[in-house]
Amino acid sequence: MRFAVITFPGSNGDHDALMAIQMGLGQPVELVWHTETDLSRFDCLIIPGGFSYGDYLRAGAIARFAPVMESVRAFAEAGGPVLGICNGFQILTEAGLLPGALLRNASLSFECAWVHVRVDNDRTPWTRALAPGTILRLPIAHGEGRYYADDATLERLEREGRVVFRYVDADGRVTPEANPNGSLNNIAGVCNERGNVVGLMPHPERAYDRLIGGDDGLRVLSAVLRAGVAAASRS
Ligand SMILES: NC(=O)CC[C@H](N)C(=O)O
Repeated sequence: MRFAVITFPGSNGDHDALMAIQMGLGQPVELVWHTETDLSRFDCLIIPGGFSYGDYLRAGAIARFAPVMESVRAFAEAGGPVLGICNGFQILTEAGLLPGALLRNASLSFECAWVHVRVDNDRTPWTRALAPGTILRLPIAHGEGRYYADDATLERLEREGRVVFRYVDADGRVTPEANPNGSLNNIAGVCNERGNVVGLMPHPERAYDRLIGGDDGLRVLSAVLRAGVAAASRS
């Protein structure tokens, strides 16, 4: 599968994603600058982490207006797999491609740690290979990761099973202690209605090899390879 990693001024996870796809998955991947608009040569998109436009106004609030975002929207609307990681998740919520918002962490501090998340939805291209209840150990690094949605949206997300990842303890229990940022319902990642667009705050691309602390992230990134047939039939 051909992967695109969309890069904005201030992205810092773009090369991590590039390495994870190249070294971890052995798949073709290109960095795509935010001014580009032609994404037709790609099968899936990764919006990486970082501080696009310095996180000015709000994280992701300026990047959503970048020229590439109209093409990202069209790609998503055509059913293509899109993964927003950390700042990428923030950009996708700002763009309205995912519901809710990412607020300042409850601690008001930048949180950098390894956490556990539980897969609660295996119907997305990014979790297809993972049984619900699978626990992954992934790193987080963010100051604005507290997932928020209004009551009606939250109720709908839960009812439709669109919470994809949830912060849990090592045994898979949803506890306040396992929640690193005060996210509602311990939400670490959600998907759109169709399930092809997923955003999460933890960094799967920074966990693609045991040499760098863990390889659970590869399980998320590689799941999309199973969606290859669907992508091929789309183009
Ligand atoms: N690692 C990142 O993507 C950082 C995300 C974001 N800029 C924040 O601090 O909340």
